[in-house]
Amino acid sequence: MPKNAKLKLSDPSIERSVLYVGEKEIIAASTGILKEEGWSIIYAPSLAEAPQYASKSGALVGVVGFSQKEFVDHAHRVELMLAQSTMLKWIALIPPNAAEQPAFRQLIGSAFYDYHTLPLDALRLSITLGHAFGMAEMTADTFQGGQWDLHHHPESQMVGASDQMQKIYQEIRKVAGVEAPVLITGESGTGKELTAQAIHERSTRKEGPFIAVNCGALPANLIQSELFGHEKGSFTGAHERKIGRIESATDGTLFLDEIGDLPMDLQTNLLRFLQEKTIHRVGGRQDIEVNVRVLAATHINLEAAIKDGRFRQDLYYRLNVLQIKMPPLRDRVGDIPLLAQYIFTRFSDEKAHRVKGFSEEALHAMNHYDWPGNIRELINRVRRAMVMCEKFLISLVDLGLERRTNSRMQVTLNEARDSAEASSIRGALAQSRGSVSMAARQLGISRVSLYRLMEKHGISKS
Ligand SMILES: Nc1ncnc2c1ncn2[C@@H]1O[C@H](COP(=O)(O)OP(=O)(O)OP(=O)(O)O)[C@@H](O)[C@H]1O
Repeated sequence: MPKNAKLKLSDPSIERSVLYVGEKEIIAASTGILKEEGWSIIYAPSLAEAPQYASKSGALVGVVGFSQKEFVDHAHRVELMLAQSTMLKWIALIPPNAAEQPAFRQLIGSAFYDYHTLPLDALRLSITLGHAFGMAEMTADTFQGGQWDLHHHPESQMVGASDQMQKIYQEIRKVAGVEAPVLITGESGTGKELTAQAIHERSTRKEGPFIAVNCGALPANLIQSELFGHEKGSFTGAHERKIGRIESATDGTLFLDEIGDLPMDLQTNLLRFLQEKTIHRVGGRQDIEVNVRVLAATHINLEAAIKDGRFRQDLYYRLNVLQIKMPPLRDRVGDIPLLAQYIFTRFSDEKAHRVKGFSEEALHAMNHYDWPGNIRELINRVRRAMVMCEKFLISLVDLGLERRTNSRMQVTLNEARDSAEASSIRGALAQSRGSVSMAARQLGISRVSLYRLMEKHGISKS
């Protein structure tokens, strides 16, 4: 991260807005300190008006003050309000015994970034606000006036803003400009076919056809004629001349998916085609010249297949002139919420009207899940959740991720704040080489607060 970006996040001289919903008395005594720490409070007059205030004010963080009598009984309305302003990170201020009520606990756990128990410690709230603000800023670029900017790239509909995907976009642009074959590798569901389409769409062949062939799905007895075509009467059942898939990709791009599944004899024919740029229909007498660019994809390790004698080495060299390696979804830091929101929008016709977005808990669970099926699995889970969800916000149960993440979530809710606080302080002190004033500035808090927090966490200067 550039140095000045970090300073921008934590510089207390820059005022940051917080939207507050709830009885003013709850935070009245803390407003002085919050102001000193650089927070400007915007008061929403009511729950119903909060979403409107949220989008008008441009605030990235919000606080809901729960008084014993009022909001605790109106969890449903609070949930609706949160659902209508999902671009904010929300923090709850809750009365001491409120967390004992299961419904209330569930609301706090699923829809809020964090919570503080009353009476309020303004300095601690300022730190939590700082973390929430930082997190919100990370994704704020993807919102425009409350709408997601879906990062639609000219290369087809590829969504993703991570460094890994920026690299892929660059590679796509580069390989699109040449004619050599490209081998696209990566786990299943990572977007290999989409990448092949993107290469085609950016190439000079974009007006020509894009023909995709799944080599693993073709029946062994038909594969030769499917790929190369056949002449009438060349075998029993060949009543008509058939143009094969390679030939039908003339002046365009042929995408051979699951190339590792191609039988050995077909590998030989394909190699001949790649070398000579001609094909021979089954039962045909002449060589037909075809102008086709070949892209291939595999989710298996072709080098291992070569060692096992299942794949021809010479064909591998021919196909692997250029290579693009698709990253697994779990490594694409920051892309999961973006993709989830994209899928939500793309399939919004299938959902019930009340479903407005994802709960914090669901986003957290998605970020921490391994996604063995990658984007295809994400699409399936989100679509299913959109149909199953009976509330305003999709939960981790709707996504079918509760068993995998629930126990971790409970620990996280109770411990995350402390450990995040401690690690931010350690990081700031290390960066400022033990200077408390500098570290405090960087963290966006006063020196006094920093000393207090260092004592609380048992952190020394060096
Ligand atoms: N970057 C992306 N943005 C949006 N959708 C994507 C992205 N990458 C993949 N998808 C979607 O995910 C699904 C799987 O992608 P695709 O079929 O390209 O993966 P694949 O790697 O070719 O899978 P397989 O190895 O199983 O053939 C498709 O519905 C595709 O549209």
